[in-house]
Formats: sequence, C-alpha cells, structure tokens
Amino acid sequence: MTTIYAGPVINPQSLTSYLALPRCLIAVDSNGNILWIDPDVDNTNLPLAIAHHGVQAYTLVQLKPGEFIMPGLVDTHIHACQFPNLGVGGDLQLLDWLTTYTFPAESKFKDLDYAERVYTDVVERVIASGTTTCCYYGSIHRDATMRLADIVRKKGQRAFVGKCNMNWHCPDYYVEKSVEESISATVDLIRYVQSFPLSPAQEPLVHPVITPRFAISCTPDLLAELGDLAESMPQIAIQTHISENQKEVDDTLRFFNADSYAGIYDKFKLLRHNTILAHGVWLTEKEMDLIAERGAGLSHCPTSNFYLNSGMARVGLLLDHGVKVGLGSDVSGGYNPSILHAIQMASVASKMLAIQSESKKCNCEREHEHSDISSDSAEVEQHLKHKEGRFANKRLGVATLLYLATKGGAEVCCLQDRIGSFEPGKAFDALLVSVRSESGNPAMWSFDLEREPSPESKLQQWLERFLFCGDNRNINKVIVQGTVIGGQEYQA
Ligand SMILES: O=c1[nH]c(=O)c2nc[nH]c2[nH]1
Ligand SMILES: [Zn+2]
Repeated sequence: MTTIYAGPVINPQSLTSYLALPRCLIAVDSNGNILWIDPDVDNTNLPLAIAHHGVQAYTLVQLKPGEFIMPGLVDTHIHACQFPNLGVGGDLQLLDWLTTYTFPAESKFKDLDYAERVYTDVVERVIASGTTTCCYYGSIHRDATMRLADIVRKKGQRAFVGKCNMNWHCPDYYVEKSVEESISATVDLIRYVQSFPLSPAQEPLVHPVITPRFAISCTPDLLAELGDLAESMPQIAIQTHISENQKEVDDTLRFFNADSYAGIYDKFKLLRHNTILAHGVWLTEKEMDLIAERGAGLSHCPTSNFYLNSGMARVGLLLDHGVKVGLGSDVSGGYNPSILHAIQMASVASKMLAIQSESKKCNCEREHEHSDISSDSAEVEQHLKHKEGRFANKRLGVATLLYLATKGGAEVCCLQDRIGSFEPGKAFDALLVSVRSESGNPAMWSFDLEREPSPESKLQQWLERFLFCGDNRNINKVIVQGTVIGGQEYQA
C-alpha cells in the first residue's frame, strides 16, 4: 500500500541551498521508495489533491502544526564499541587516549554476551538520535562484529559495519596475532554481511566495510594485504582515520618514512571513491587534492576534534578542493552520538576559523598600514587567497550544515543515488521532526515563530531551531526505506 505524508518538508539541494516546502505531499510505495513528490498542494482538500495523482488506496500521515519531514541523518564515523566510554578522557590527546581508555574498553568485546548487550543498546540509541545511515567501527573481534551487523539488520537501520584491523603499535591484550588472521576474519565478516537478505527494494541495507584502524596500527604488510583485498572487491567501502592529531601525523610519517599521510593510503590502494576518511584536521592542500582526485570522502567529526584536543578541520577549504564531506559523531572521541551535536560543533568550528582568519587578516592589514612591507607580502596574499574560495574561512550556514548531515554524508557513503534528499525513485529515509513545545525539550518555544512573515520562513526557522536546539525528544519518527524503526512515537 502507498503511504502519503502530507505537511511541511525540508529537501536539501546543494551545499548552499535547500527547499522549504510548507505544503508538500510525498508518496512512498510499499517497498519504501519515493513514488512522487507534490511540492505545493492545497491542504484544505487533500483527498482531491491526492486523487490528481491517480492513487486510490493509501495510508495518509498528516503532520500536526509544528512538525516537518526531512531526510534522515547520516553518521559517517562512529565506534560502536566505544559507547561505554562516552564522556570520559577529554583531558588527553589521541594516542594517550587510545592506550589509556579506548583499547581497554574495546578489548572487552571478546565476550560475546557483553557485545550483544552493549551493541543492542548502541544501535537503539543511534537510531533514536535520528541517524538513518551509520558507518560503524566494531572492535578487532570477528564474532562480536558479526553480532553488531545482526543487530543493525534486525533493527532495520541502513549501515556499514567493519571489523577493525590492527596488528602494530597495539597492547598485547588487544592485537591481531598475524596478518593472515586479520585478513581471514575480515573476509569472513564481509561474506557474512553479504549473505543478509535484501531489503524490499532489492538492495542491501547493511554493507560490510574494510576497516584498517589507521596507518600506524597496521604493519605495511597488513596494509598491503588489505589493499589487495580491496582491489579484488571494488564495491566494498573502506573506512579509516587520517591526520587527526599532530603527534599521530608525525609518528605516521616517521614509521612509514613518508611525506604524505594520504599518500600512504594511496600507495596501499586504499584511497578510492568509496574510502571514508575520518578527521583530516591536519591535511595539507596537496593531500586534499589527492583525496579529491581519488574521489574519497571525508568524515568531519568536530565534537571529537574539540574533545580530544585535536584541532579544527578546514572543512571550507576541503570543499573548495572538491572533497566530498559528511559529518561523524566519532563516539567516543566524540561525547555525543547525535549528528545534531556534530552540526552544532561544525558550525562553531567554522565560525572559529572564520574569526581567526578575519582577525589575522585585519592584523596583517593593520600592521601593514603602519609599516613599509610591500603590499604583496606572502602572509596577506595567503589570507586573501583563502578569502577568495567559496567556503574556506567562511562560516558554514544552515544550508551547508544540513547538506553535510544528509546529502554530503550520502555522497561520502556513495549512496547519493539512494538517500540524502527526497526524489522520486530514492529510498524514503526520513525523520518526522516536532518543534512543538510539548516535545519536552525546553528550547522549543513555538510562540515566537508565529510572527514569521511567510510559511517558508517559519519552516526555515523550525529547521534551524531543530538543528541547533533539537534532540531525541524532537524526533517522532525515524524512517528507513519507508519503515518506521525508531523515534518518540515508535512502538517495537
Ligand atoms: O578518534 C579516533 N578514535 C579512534 O578510536 C581512533 N583510532 C585511531 N585513530 C582514532 N581516532
Ligand atoms: Zn574514530
């Protein structure tokens, strides 16, 4: 049976634009794909408007005032096995944080009962936060990661699930004993996930992903084997970390005797159109060009980058270099599993970079006025060059943040033909959001918005308020491939 959603809809278009449609209809077929979209209907006579589309039998979901539909959020980077550590360890930097908190926590997933319990809770929490597509890291354990994939499948989320590969610079209690063992467990997981039944739309919802933790946790021969494996399976995605922390970058270049972190992944055939690179805080512009050339995507994880004292990724510059960018929560480097929080932190980071750049430029120009340095001084030129970019050193606006959290994430996952925005033929992966005051979230204050001059501008403000003040309480339905799998109104 066709389901028709009637009410306000937000539909991302590009990095700088989205549609706010206050009176929209979206028809979803019984396989969960979008049949048609009517962007502006007379909502005083919905049956007539629907009859125009020739639909006879349908279920109507009519939104209440203060509710709207938007595409589901995409989390391009999260560690399912780090949830027990949420909000712990923010005084440390990456490499010490890994050995002090993270490796001990991940090693517990050897115990399958523990894994089952924690992963069930994790997937429920991630869905409740509005994440319809999620790129999960598991631990090094094959069987526990298979359980994670099972749970994701049962709960109906769209996801990528990977077993971490790591055999170098690891503690004795948490290390893969050989390259062979690491590869064969990876192949087992890939085959296992590929054996899952297809969705009603005849496609997999859960995908395997090759997951070298990061360069320094894999010996060159393990990276070489993983590169060969990836080459033999070009459709399988790859996820890893890159240039998160300055000490990590120094160690990586030293251990691999290299001058480019991205170049290391490239050398091992791990940098390609379906590679998801987390962080990229310290990437050089040359590396950005290489990543763009290979078509790989970047997962921007600002909550984690602040919490682990890593720095601020130059998202605007990455976009100017043509790199695909999505958002990641990076639990538990990030202390909040919600992509809404990543949106808020991405905004703060971009504003910090913009303010820094502006004040540097002002200082440069001021000093300049009072000195006799020639007007083409390298520093001033550098700032002016950055200012000329479309996004570099500018704050990311609502349209761009929305894009990164939806369509951008879809591009990073190479799922842009299926999800990220609403178009006929795409999957209906969506959130039914409520900014009504009874949501229980004290930030939802609906009275002000009545002053808005047009229904479009009111809807734009609902969106901005949700992105900056919203949380699970404002998500009534989480929908994947047309099926409600979570949200405040969800009953299992
Ligand atoms: O944020 C991060 N979390 C991790 O678990 C990790 N491992 C390597 N590099 C990492 N960065
Ligand atoms: Zn991570």
